[in-house]
Amino acid sequence: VTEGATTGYGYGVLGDYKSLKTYSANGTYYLYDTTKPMSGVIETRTANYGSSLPGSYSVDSNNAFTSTSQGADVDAHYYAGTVYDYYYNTHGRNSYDNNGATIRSTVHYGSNYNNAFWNGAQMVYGDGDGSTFDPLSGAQDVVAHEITHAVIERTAGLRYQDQSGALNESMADVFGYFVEPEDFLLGEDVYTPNKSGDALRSLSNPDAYGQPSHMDDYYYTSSDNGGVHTNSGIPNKAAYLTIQSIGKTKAEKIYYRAMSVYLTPTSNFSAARSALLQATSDLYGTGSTYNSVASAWSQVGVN
Ligand SMILES: Cc1cccc(C(=O)O)c1OC(=O)C1CC1
Ligand SMILES: [Ca+2]
Ligand SMILES: [Zn+2]
Repeated sequence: VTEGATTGYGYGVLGDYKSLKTYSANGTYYLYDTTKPMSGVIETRTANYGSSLPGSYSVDSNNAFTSTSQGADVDAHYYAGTVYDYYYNTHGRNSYDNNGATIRSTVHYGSNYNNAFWNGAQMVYGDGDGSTFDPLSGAQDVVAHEITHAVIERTAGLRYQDQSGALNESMADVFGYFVEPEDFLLGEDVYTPNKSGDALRSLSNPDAYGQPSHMDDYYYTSSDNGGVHTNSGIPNKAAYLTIQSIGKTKAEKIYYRAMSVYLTPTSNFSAARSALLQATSDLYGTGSTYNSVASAWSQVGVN
């Protein structure tokens, strides 16, 4: 019986055909990608609608992951690969730890679970309830958001509370855009499947989804770790303005350098402005690019 890397295929959450890097052993095919230049692998598992992790490997008998229930597995696996490629090709980062660590995802977590998260060791995706969310791994920007939480943990370590927590959320959203730059929306591909044109958040118009886009409207609350998913609108808007003025290619290098070199666990919005300006100066000097970054943060009331 052959054993080793194979190429299979499947249909994602939205019914789209995808080629998959799989592994064959004893006549079973696994969502287990050994083809990346990493010491680990990209592996996808299922919690089988329970809540014990990491769950069992996502497998198929004929390397065709085509059943409806396999869509979440297909997309978690495929998009983890694209996010790995983004960090490796664009920033020279080898997995979230920059040391080739295995990227593990578990799908079908819980029942009708409208959440996705990085638990400190792996990614976990709910199937959604079909009204608020489709299976959450069905959106590339969501997968990029979750893996970026892991990158942040290994770099800036932004504490998940108040302004540093909102920055953590914002960096995850901003790299969600950098990986999937087709729009400035977050989660639109899996959010409210029965309603078109909406999203979980917007980088260009945070206010459209109840987020502030200026310090004057900072939301002081004790819930959601001090409103980390709300106040992220302020740095998100600054990122949008930066991208619009200097372009994605320069912006993503500035953001990656700020995240990996200058930001710290207790960085607040003002420290983020400084970190991004320092990264800009390192990479592009203190001319028009630098002024554009400074202007973006002034426009959201952070100096
Ligand atoms: C859907 C969801 C619920 C709670 C936390 C997160 C979280 O990962 O912070 C979450 O995922 C996102 O925000 C991704 C970007 C759409
Ligand atoms: Ca998007
Ligand atoms: Zn998040």
